[in-house]
Amino acid sequence: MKITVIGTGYVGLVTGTCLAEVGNDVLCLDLDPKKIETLKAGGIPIYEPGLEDMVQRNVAAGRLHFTTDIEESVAFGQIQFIAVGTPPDEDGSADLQYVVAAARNIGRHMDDYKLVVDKSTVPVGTADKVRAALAEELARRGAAIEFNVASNPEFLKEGAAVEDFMKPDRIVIGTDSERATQLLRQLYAPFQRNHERLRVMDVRSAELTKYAANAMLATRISFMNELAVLAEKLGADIEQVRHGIGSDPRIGYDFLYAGCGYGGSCFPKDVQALRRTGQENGVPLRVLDAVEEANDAQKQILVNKLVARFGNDLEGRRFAMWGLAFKPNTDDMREAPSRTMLDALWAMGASVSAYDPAAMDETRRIYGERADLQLVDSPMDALKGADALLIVTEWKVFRSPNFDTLKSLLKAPLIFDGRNLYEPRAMREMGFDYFPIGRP
Ligand SMILES: NC(=O)c1ccc[n+]([C@@H]2O[C@H](COP(=O)([O-])OP(=O)(O)OC[C@H]3O[C@@H](n4cnc5c(N)ncnc54)[C@H](O)[C@@H]3O)[C@@H](O)[C@H]2O)c1
Ligand SMILES: O=c1ccn([C@@H]2O[C@H](COP(=O)(O)OP(=O)(O)O[C@H]3O[C@H](CO)[C@@H](O)[C@H](O)[C@H]3O)[C@@H](O)[C@H]2O)c(=O)[nH]1
Repeated sequence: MKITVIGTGYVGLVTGTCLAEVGNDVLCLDLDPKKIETLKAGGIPIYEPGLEDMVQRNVAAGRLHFTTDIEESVAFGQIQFIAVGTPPDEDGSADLQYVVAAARNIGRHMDDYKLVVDKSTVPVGTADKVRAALAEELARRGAAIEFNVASNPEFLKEGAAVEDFMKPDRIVIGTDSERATQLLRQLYAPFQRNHERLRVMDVRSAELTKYAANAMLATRISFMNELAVLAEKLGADIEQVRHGIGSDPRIGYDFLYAGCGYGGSCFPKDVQALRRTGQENGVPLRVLDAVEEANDAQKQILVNKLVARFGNDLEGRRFAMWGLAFKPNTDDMREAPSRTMLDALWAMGASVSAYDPAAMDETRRIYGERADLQLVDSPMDALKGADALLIVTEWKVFRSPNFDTLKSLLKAPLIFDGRNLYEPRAMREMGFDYFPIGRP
């Protein structure tokens, strides 16, 4: 099939590439000429395991193309995926300007049937807005051309995006059109594996499903984070509790890890947007108010522990930070807990030496050169002469360090671990002062 994907960010690029991988002809459009140049030159503008090889393979096979030319992109695909950003507006609602602009571009240039698919995360009612924008552009041209709009939210996780797209748990399709359903059934047939993954529903339910999924996951995390704080006070171990409750199939083991807060480009923004939708409809989502409040507090937790130890005048102190990305296997730092911690440490006069396997360039882009931030080339380099180590992201490379070296490099054997990477007892036996989350 011939597919156009509008927006080549995490979602657009993964969608386009994976659809090409199963044999479709795909054209990816982005308005950012730098991204398209990079892609045309065989590189990818983001860090995502397995993606670069797949892009190169499909470009070489002639199935995957990139452009900044809107007219060309509209003409290309019968199916047009909208995968542009939907960042939070000032009031927390999703800013739909990019989605609507993409829809208008289609309406301006289409000259045969198009199925327009919202893949971006968008509030309930957005498909109606996309339909209206398209219809308006067609009316302006005096053109009567058939089109359908469907919702197909994306559930991939950064760092595992290719795997998630190729082997989805479910594929949600929201549409009231038989033609759209048939086209999307055909398109997604290669991703079904051993049983039916497609959930076809009405558009509004599909739009809400995406927010419901992210809000549910964020709720689990905030709940575990609050329990972890309580466990610490009670002398209980949140890791034992996690095993204890996860064995109940109604609860399950996944996504129950207490830590230093959730970040990323999705949970914070989507929880906010869903709360906003609730407010606009006179339905306060009190649980989500608490989820967000708990997460804001949790992002401060390592700094609070550090202040309890050193006081809040950190002038002249230096701390090592392992991990800057909001989670492992990505260079994404949007809403990353590391950023909250850096700001707090700097505000108290401390400096930081930091290492992340993928997010160093992104850190440089965000903070530029500053005297109170040293970006170093290895985990051990961050430790030299530091007052303590803060572990913020659970990259594999941090899981089994040489603890003797670690201890010899730090000023004192002190670790604040926001991701519970080590066994407290073993750490104590090795002579560390070790502060995990929710563990004795
Ligand atoms: N990142 C994720 O893990 C993830 C997962 C599921 C869903 N989502 C949702 O998918 C959407 C996209 O997220 P992302 O992380 O890929 O965003 P992103 O910011 O990485 O990429 C969006 C891209 O769209 C381009 N763009 C904007 N307007 C355009 C237009 N009119 N025409 C062509 N290109 C245009 C931008 O230049 C940018 O490259 C969001 O709604 C997000 O919530 C993201
Ligand atoms: O038990 C857990 C699991 C995750 N996290 C944190 O939660 C955040 C989000 O993690 P994750 O969900 O793995 O990353 P995202 O790439 O943001 O993916 C989420 O957001 C995407 C965008 O909407 C959705 O498509 C995915 O299904 C959804 O998992 C990160 O900061 C993690 O450190 C925890 O603290 N504890």
